[in-house]
Amino acid sequence: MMPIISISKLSKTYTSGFTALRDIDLAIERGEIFALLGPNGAGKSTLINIVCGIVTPSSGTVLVDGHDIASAYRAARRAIGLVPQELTTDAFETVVNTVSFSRGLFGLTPNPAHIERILRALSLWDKRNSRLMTLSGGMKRRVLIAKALSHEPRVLFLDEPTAGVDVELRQDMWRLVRDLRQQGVTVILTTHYIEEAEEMADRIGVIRRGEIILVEEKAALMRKLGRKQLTLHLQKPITAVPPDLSDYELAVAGDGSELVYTYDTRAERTGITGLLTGLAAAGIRFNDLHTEQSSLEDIFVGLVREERAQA
Ligand SMILES: Nc1ncnc2c1ncn2[C@@H]1O[C@H](COP(=O)(O)OP(=O)(O)OP(=O)(O)O)[C@@H](O)[C@H]1O
Repeated sequence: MMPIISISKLSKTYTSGFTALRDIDLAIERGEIFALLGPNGAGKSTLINIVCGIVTPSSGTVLVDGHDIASAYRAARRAIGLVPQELTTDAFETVVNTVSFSRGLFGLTPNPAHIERILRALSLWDKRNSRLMTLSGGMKRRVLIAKALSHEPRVLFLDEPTAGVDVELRQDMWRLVRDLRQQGVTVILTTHYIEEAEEMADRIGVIRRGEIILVEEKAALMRKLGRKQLTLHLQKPITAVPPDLSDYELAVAGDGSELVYTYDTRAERTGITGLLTGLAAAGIRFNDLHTEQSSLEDIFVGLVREERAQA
């Protein structure tokens, strides 16, 4: 089947002369949840804005559900729901009117039953007659999603959906995204958070300095990313890892004052309990400990190094 979004040879150089995207090729499959990961300024918003017709590409083509965003803009745009990061609509308007109005913008006839379904799914039904200005930040976010879904899009773009939201809303969002996929909607989300991609995505694309450096099934990528380090600050320095603990991935650091254990957060057992018991048996005591997980930035560096090594 044809991908729901086909991006080929897409580049964007802003009028400032800055090239935000270089030669992007990407196919998004129907019904998948695709997470686009990347650090600040990597080009995520530029890419989404081009697909949604907000930014004009310098070169390349984008097809949305078979419609070219340049020559068949309206049809392409109608297939897309975009959830921006901020609400910019009339603060005095009510929830239900705002959402219904969004649908009207796409030239569709009113469908109160559909609007009700969305508002209920987003726990907004009780607030349907509230004015936007009276809503909490979390509720406003829900309104943004409701607006984006008002015209029954085939593809939903979520730009940083859970940046700065509380745990409850985050989980509601994740649930909603899964429900949407069940209904056949393709979801593309951008995020800085590995956890979010891990929780939701079927596939993950990593963008860095305007280039897609990797697209992979989540499971495969997570195996690479799921490493974490536990550092123990020892009471007395050691010179080597005790032989009894050689089964653990341990390294001596900090001139012998630290012991660093690397483990897989996704493994059934992290081995930490056994390690601590083993340390006690070996008479090694510690007065402090901390854990560290690679940041996205570190992972990028790792990935890029790996790519270079393979080249
Ligand atoms: N209108 C513009 N003119 C010039 N440069 C721009 C413009 N918009 C964005 N850029 C630059 O393009 C690069 C990519 O920006 P973009 O917003 O796409 O990144 P992003 O990955 O979405 O980042 P963030 O996570 O911070 O939103 C950045 O360096 C940004 O400064």
